[in-house]
Amino acid sequence: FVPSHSSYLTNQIINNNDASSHLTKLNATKKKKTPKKSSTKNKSGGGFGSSSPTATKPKQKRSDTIQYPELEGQVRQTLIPSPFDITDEESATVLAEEMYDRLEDIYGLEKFNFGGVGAIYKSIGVVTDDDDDDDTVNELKNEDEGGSSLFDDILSGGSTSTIGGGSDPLEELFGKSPAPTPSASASASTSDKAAEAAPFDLNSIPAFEKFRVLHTDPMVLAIDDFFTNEECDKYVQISIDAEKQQTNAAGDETTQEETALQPMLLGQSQTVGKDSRSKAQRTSTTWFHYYKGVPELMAKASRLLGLEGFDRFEEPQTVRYRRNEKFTWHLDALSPEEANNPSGSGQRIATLLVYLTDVPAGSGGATMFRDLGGKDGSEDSQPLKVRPKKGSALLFFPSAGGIPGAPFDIRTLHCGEAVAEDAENEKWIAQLWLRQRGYEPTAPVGNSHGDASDEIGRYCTSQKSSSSYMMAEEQQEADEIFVYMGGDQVVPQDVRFVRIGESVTIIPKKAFISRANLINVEFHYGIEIIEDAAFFGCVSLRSIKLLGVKIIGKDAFSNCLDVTNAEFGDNLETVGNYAFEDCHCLRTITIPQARSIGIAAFMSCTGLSDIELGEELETLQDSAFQNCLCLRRIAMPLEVNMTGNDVFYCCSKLLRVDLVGVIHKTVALLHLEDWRNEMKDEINLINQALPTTIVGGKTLAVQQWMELVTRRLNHYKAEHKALLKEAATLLELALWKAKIDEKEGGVLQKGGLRTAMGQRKRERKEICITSGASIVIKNVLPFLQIV
Ligand SMILES: O=C(O)CCC(=O)C(=O)O
Ligand SMILES: [Fe+2]
Repeated sequence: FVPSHSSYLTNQIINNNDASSHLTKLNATKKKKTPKKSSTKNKSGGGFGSSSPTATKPKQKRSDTIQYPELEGQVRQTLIPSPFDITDEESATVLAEEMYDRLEDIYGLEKFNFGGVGAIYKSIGVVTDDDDDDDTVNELKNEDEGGSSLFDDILSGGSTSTIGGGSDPLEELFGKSPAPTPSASASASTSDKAAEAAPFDLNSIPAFEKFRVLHTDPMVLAIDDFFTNEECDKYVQISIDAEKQQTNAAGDETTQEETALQPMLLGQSQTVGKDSRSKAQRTSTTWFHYYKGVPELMAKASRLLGLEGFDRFEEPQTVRYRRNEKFTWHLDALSPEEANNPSGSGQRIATLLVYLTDVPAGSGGATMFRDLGGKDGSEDSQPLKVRPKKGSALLFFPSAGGIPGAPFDIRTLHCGEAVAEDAENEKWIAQLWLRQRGYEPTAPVGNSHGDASDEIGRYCTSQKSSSSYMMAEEQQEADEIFVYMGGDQVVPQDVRFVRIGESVTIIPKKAFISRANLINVEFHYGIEIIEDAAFFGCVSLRSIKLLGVKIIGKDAFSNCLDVTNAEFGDNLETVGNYAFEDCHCLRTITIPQARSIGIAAFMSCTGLSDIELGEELETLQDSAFQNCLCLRRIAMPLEVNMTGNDVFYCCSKLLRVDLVGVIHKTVALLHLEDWRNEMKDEINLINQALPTTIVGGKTLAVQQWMELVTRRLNHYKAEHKALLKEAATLLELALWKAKIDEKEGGVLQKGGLRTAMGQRKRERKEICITSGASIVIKNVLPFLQIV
């Protein structure tokens, strides 16, 4: 028996070395037929990796690697460099909202890590389900309409593809069924809902928090501390034990008990052949495990991806790379024949790989993505290399994205780099693939998802009691809450829960500075001032509710790395310099009565996506929102010279500015429709310009736009005033004239034309007064003025 995971692409396209680019080939009018013979099954299940004995001998760059065709320029243009230094452990952080959007929209994982930090802000009501969620989605969709999103192709199923030739050549090569689209995966998951319902609570597993975004499109994520050291060691050990037993098993009688969970050894290549073809194959060793034997992996993988069950996962694997062993360039996605088989499980949606050992820099063994990372794919660019770090997981998506209509994402071409001869450790990984629909395992004999439920349930229950989040909550009841009475009272260094005494109206300078264990503070409405650095560096603080506060001092909450939700009331007028700098988890802020936002007040709040300020705002000081990498929208009033320098510096995602305050009323009151329409266009201009404004230019763009809108509005206000003045003068005259007509008509009848001129003048003046005409301008005109 051999599980079937074919290697279609490698044989038919990727390994076909006579094509300088497979894309060029797709677009060529005269397509050269590639050999159809391809069905060497990839024993270890690693997608399109192994080279077929029938495949043409590939060109070699070095003797032991297959040279793959270059990515075509147009595809290369869609590649973007890795935004984070992957070796920088400091950059481990919560996933930004935008990443969740992408996971949901592109990869169909709408509950990704649900219940974790990413979802906390939803559950605490920052955006509730029945709130403005839909509006936000629609708004974002509308916003994207004009913009040039890298994901348009993917989301639209390829209709906006820039790649010549459309989808026909692709269809010809890959069949009609497209790569899993969000809707495809959504319907798959709906039909699988019942099957997925599971008798265990995956949410009792603590949420994963240490995400590193290694690449954004296609998305490649690392999740640190996914496995504990013990879990890593255990998985290595059960594989080694199985190997020992199986190699000794020749005559040995092993008991039913012993073999029940024993993984199945597969795909070992004991010797690396001398020819380049065998060198180019997978030389590592793979074990297929019973789901039941690896409950930690199944439960954590399901939890991470937000699944309700685990029946879409293929057989879990462990892979061992001894020194000099490797797995060469390949794609994990399946061949169209296999993926499109209606009775099968569909395409591989996600690859999850957990490093079970450390392989330090310089010792090889990295997972390498040939076409990701580096600088715009130029010659000297380095591919994205993920160094095995014990317990860290690597997650990527082999099939959604890339070339529209293709059943795989060509850009996820990757390899397991050879482990160095002198490496200190061997490389071990655990690996799992998620399919579109429920999967029928075929190895080891008798493996089944259903059999693993109890084991996974037990694992989940064990996690419940050790979940740090739960513990924190239970602990809170047990802990004595520290009541802070203000003044000189010293706050214990290890304080976790605080209530602010009722008499306290000011939290003094540095009162809680660097209280790293502080999780929660109960503020009350009477607190008016938070002084400088009062909560600086309270890295565990999760939310703050400052409903009565008027002034927040300098550095007050700076470096509160965990604060996800901050609520402010109507009294808050002044936010001091650096007050919330580096609060990476903050998602949205609303300060309705703010007058002044200080220098760098929200600088590097990298998760902040939406800011709502009110019409009282007078100053947004320098760098106020600098480096808010996820900021998409701000609502603020129109005020020339209000914004300082670099307010939106590096806010590359800022797409929308909504003006608040009287401006809309003013525009609505303008006399002529043309003026009103022109003003509306002028106001909208910023939202057309921002998506294409260079990152460093957003502050200036907003400033100049405000000046322009103000100038144009002042112009129309002046026109409006002139028009009204003219109208009032005419009205005055009309009233006067009507009265004269009425009076003089009578006089004429009596006295005829002999009325003396002097007398007539006097009478007319009198009529002017009695008709009230003279008071029209004075009283009516101001009443008609606009603000
Ligand atoms: O070992 C690695 O780093 C990658 C393994 C892999 O890509 C595979 O087995 O499909
Ligand atoms: Fe792979």
